[in-house]
Amino acid sequence: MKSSGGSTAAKRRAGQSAAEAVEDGMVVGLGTGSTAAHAIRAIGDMVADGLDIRGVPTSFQSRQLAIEAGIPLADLDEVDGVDVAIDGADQVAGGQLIKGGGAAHAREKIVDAAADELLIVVDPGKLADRLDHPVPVEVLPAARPVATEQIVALDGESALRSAERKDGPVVTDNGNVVLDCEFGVVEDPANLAAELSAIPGVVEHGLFVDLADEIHVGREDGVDIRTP
Ligand SMILES: O=C(CO)[C@H](O)[C@H](O)COP(=O)(O)O
Repeated sequence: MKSSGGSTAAKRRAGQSAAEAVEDGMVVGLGTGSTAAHAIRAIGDMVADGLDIRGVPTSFQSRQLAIEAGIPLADLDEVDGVDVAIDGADQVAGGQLIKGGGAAHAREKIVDAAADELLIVVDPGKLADRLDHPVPVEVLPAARPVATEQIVALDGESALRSAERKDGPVVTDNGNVVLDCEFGVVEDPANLAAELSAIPGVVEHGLFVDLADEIHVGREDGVDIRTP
């Protein structure tokens, strides 16, 4: 699994803290990444203890982890709703997020937005005063040249995300490619989110605006729960 730095203990504390919000009978959105994985394992332990919980995965990775953890799975069209989603982030400023370090942000956004409550789990290294992390943008492969041009028109610089153990680009779970887009400090996340969404061929971008309900920040020795 991709790791983003940050101590395992801090990530585990964050994941376990968010999993405490899960109750018997709930449908839970299962986020992607090394921090959300700790929540998935904790929810697996709750299922093993006899709680009736169903998980809606956000990626191939979270689905596999949930299967290993013994969590019964469902798709969004098989449930009445999602009670709570637990997901990681690459950067958090106030309640605004940049996600997509694992190229899973399209499905993550669908499931996270469907949830009554979205709990974000991070280590302290993810916290910032303002968003300035590159924004991942998933695009249809055929749209890459047009999207690249339009991102330049937004004063951004984009780089096609390359695979590490394969020649060529990262291909998402949806069969698309990812442009990592540098915009410097994102002064107005809602405006940039709207501009990126308007580019033809953009499937989804990693700006998650006004979606998070709680940020669980794990430390070596405890957890801070922040409400944006
Ligand atoms: O958005 C994501 C995947 O697309 C992840 O949630 C994000 O990259 C954080 O991952 P990690 O907890 O491993 O740092």
